[in-house]
Amino acid sequence: MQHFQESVYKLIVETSTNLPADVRRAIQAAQEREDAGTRSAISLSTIANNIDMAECNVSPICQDTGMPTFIIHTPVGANQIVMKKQILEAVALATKNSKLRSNSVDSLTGSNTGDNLGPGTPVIHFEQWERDDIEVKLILKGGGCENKNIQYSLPTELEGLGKAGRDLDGIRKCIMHAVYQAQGQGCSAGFIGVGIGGDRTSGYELAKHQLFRRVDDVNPNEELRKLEDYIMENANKLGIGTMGFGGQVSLLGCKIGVANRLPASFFVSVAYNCWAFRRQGVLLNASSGEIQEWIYPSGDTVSMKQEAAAASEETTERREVVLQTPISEEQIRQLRVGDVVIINGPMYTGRDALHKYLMDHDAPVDLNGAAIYHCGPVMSKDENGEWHVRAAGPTTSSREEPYQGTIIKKFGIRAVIGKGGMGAKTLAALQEHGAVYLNAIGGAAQYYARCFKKVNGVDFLEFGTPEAMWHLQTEGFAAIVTMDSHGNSLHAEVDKNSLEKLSQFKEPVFA
Ligand SMILES: O=C(O)C[C@H](O)C(=O)O
Ligand code: SF4
Repeated sequence: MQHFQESVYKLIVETSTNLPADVRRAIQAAQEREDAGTRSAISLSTIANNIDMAECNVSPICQDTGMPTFIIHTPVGANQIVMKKQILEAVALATKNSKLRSNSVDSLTGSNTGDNLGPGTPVIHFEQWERDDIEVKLILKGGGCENKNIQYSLPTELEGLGKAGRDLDGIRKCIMHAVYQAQGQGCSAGFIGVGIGGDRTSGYELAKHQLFRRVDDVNPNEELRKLEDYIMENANKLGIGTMGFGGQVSLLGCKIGVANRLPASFFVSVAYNCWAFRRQGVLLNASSGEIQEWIYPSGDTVSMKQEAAAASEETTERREVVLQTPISEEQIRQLRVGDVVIINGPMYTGRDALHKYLMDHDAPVDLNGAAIYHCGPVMSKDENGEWHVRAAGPTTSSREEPYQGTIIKKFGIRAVIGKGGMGAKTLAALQEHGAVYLNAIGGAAQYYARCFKKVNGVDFLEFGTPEAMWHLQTEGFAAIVTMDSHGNSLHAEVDKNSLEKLSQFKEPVFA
């Protein structure tokens, strides 16, 4: 097993940096279906561009490289203890080489282990099989989409859909609701894995396992095949669109599995995966550990380039406003939902730990007129001690909702950049103070990383790399105004419209 560790390392790098062909095709199909020139179409072309950049730079597609989850099948008698040790070493090395973000955080102290190792991370499942080779599958599912997973206990009452009973039609309603409730926050359009039955734990596990199926496979269970087809057709009528901007495509894949349940329990568990659907696998020679075969067809065979170019030609009519930080109130008041903003000048990252801190402390820098970016980047330090941004897309902003309004007013912030939108409290603060919320394209970590020309400094590195406050010299950072200083929120509008559409699916279909 001389090459096992090296093979696992290759698997991690490939999974993090190169989306497989089946996922790419699903995104291309979405590009073809989306109305040209719309916000969703523009976002899809940015996503396509980002996929190519990640492959070309051999860098993370999205900065959140997720919870590394390995599913391994071994021949009887293979030494799982040695394999586990080598997997941990490969994970630590991939983290050191900026292929994975340091994502393992002590739940009680908040400290980041820095190497992705710690109690419960990474997740490794072993199973034996009666074959001679070893199969290692890996999924890197990020935290934002993980937060949109949902588990239903039937019978239940669902917003927009009414009663969901303990039958196929109740299951149908749960899945439709699962797509609706995710809105754009899990970086739609997403892929869902559904587990029917089991208990709370095994139901979610079954759901996650469905994500290992190929996007283009066909469910051998006829009833489930019909349900999958129904969901693919109808969830795409909800109008959520890419990043929740409104549009034709809200779901890229739906895979449903079933397990037995207890008489008293009936769970429907849904694992929501963002468009950055990073999973790969390898078959290894059991004596050498060398890679014999990749399980999912490589992304190299499906270039995203052409589509990206075609869609971006349509972008010209949109109003584009260039802003230099610090930004004035007057400039902000001129912006309206739908405008594209290009930001130049210093920008600061800040997410959960920083927002909590700023509630009752001073800021280490003057934030008057500043742009705060909800982002936990992948960073690396060169031999001269200089920091470089390796991947830097936005994180889900709604987590900062309890703090954001207060912080905007306390420090005079003019632009908050993130993804998925924020709530009523922030919207009121934007209006009162004169600030905007800008939605960047979730997962487009390579696309945004290139806008950060220099790292001017860092505060609170003790919070861990993702949570630190990075001072970034920025050039040409493009984002869309989705909440303006006049009380308008695209997110509230899309949510309302999609709930109306959801209620059209109230009547029984699978009676
Ligand atoms: O943690 C992150 O950087 C992003 C996260 O996956 C999210 O979607 O909010
Ligand atoms: S930021 Fe978006 S694309 Fe990245 S892991 Fe989170 S949900 Fe997925």
